[in-house]
Amino acid sequence: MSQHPPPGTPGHPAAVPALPDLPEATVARLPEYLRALHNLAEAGHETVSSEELAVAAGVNSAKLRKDLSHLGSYGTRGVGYDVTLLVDQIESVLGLTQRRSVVLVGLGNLGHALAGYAGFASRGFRIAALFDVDPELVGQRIHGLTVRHLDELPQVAAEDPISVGVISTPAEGAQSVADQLVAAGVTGILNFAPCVLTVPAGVDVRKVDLAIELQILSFHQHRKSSAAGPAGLTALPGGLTGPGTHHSTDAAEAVGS
Ligand SMILES: NC(=O)c1ccc[n+]([C@@H]2O[C@H](COP(=O)([O-])OP(=O)(O)OC[C@H]3O[C@@H](n4cnc5c(N)ncnc54)[C@H](O)[C@@H]3O)[C@@H](O)[C@H]2O)c1
Repeated sequence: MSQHPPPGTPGHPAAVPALPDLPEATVARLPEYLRALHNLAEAGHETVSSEELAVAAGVNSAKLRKDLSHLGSYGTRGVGYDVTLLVDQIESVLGLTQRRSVVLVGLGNLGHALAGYAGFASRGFRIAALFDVDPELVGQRIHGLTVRHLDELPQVAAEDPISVGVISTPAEGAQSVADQLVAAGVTGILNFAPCVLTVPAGVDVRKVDLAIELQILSFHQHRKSSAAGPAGLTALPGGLTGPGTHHSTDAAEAVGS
């Protein structure tokens, strides 16, 4: 469990209301519910049944009801969940009622793509600054923001508390970048570099590695073909039931919290 510094320290400017202590797996599914609820709201739905929402979010409905019960949300029998109310509840629990600042460190191929990712803004995050150390890149404008030298991080963080630092540097530089983010008061790191970061207690690191996801899919394909052979994919050991088995795609792995 993470410890959090008192409000008012860098990265934690606002008062933090008491929150339910949710299972990590529930937390990982809440953004899926939120995405599905936003789509339902856009399509004009005012209420949704647990079954409909479960299908839209790609989870089973019993799990969904259990997850939402942790938020004190049980829906109304015969009516379902109020879409707007549930969006508000989930956004509140995820801390998305305030726009959070994100900085990107490492503006190479991946960093460029991330800097232009519209999903940050639409999901409650604002890219506040871009950092690199390459003199060729520093000073360039990318998607409307000027790339700054990483040495400017403390100054930027002092002016505009940073919620999350995204690391998209090569693995060799990632630990040093993480150390500098932590020193600047950042308590949430999203790490794309293929390495394990060491951070102090109270700092949450999520790791995203697409190669690991591919390797996991490879394992499932290998397992299916070795268990069922070319003839069919039913009745596999371990609960795999055939084509279309939906595995959690929790690409981000909690580390160091
Ligand atoms: N997680 C994933 O799914 C995934 C996918 C693709 C790439 N990656 C990883 O993302 C990272 C970036 O990949 P890329 O293809 O964009 O690399 P790249 O070489 O194009 O870009 C890396 C950038 O980081 C900068 N940099 C290096 N050291 C730095 C430091 N100490 N501080 C600040 N900036 C620094 C470089 O100047 C460069 O601009 C790599 O670690 C790569 O393995 C991860």
